[in-house]
This record gives sequence, C-alpha cells and structure tokens, in this order.
Amino acid sequence: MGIFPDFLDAGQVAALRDDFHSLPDWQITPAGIGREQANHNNERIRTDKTRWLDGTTAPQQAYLSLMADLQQAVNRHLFMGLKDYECHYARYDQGDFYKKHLDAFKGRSNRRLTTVLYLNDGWQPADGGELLIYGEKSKVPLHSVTPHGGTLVCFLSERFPHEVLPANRSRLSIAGWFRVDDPIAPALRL
Ligand SMILES: O=C(O)CCC(=O)C(=O)O
Ligand SMILES: [Fe+2]
Repeated sequence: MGIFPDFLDAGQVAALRDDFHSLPDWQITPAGIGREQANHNNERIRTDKTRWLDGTTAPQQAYLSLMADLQQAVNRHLFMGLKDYECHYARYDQGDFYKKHLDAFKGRSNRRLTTVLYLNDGWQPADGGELLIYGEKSKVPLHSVTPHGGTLVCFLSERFPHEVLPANRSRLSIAGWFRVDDPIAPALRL
C-alpha cells in the first residue's frame, strides 16, 4: 500500500477538476456495484456518482499516460503483470459514503491494484470524507487518508478492505484499477 501526497501538482489537479466539472450532469450517474466487487448484494453500500474516463480530453489523456508510466514501473519492480487500467471520476455529495468493501474478490476478478487520486481544493479536517484502509483481519483502520487534492493512494485490490466516510462537502476523486489478463476464463474452462 502507498500514500503519495502531492503526486500531482495544483495545476494538474485543477485541470482534472475542471474537466470533471465540464461534464453534463446526466453523464454522472449513480455508481453500480459491479460483478467484480465483493459486496455486490448490498445496494446501500455506496451513494457516490461516477463517470468513466474515456481519454477524449487533454487532462484525461495526461492522467491516463501517467498511470501507464506507473503500470510500467510497478511491473518492472514488482512483477505484477498488470495489463490495462480503467478509472472513473467519482463525486460524493455531502453525506455520501461507500461502506467497507473490497474492490476485488480473489479468483473472481482481474482487478489487482487500486488507485485513488483526490481532486479537492482546500480540504479541511472538519470536512470529513476520510478513506479508511483496514488490514485483512483488523477491525481498526491501518490508515485514515484525508482526500487532499493531488494525493494518490494505491493498494492491492483483493487485500485491503476500505471505506469512505461521509463528508460535509462535495468530495471529488478518480478511482481506478489496474487489471491482469482475464484469470477467470481459464478457471471456468477446467
Ligand atoms: O474515494 C475513495 O477514497 C475510495 C473509493 C473506493 O473505494 C472505490 O471507488 O472503490
Ligand atoms: Fe473501493
């Protein structure tokens, strides 16, 4: 797991935030609980709204290219065999939350490494909205991350349960997942 404050500078964060804000509201829709996620049976688990990045604007291209560099570096040093990356903008309006969950269930998903990049300007401790990251068995969080603009968080998608606490203001981020080649299909062929 890694937490990198100032992974992006204020200018890069502002460009992504403006890009997010320029999207028409109808394109930003209630987040689904995908088949890849562990807690897909609970509709009350999350209340944020999301929009996938499609790389059609300059700020999105710049971010996707940074993530491609990160993918190469991780593969070179950690041999994770990451093959591609998908990410979405997420907006948590005041009071929104995402209850404790895993992003991937072992053997049921090809998501391996989660990234979250925050886009918030001037976040104060009183604004809440922390990301709490837990150990595999621990009931108390290992980390409490304040969603400061420019901070990047990375963790193994199958290993670390986490939750987003409600905030007192709108909370913006880009959540993404590096994936390996489909490990599910070969298992199903057995
Ligand atoms: O926004 C965050 O801090 C985490 C979001 C998250 O857990 C997710 O989208 O799966
Ligand atoms: Fe998550």
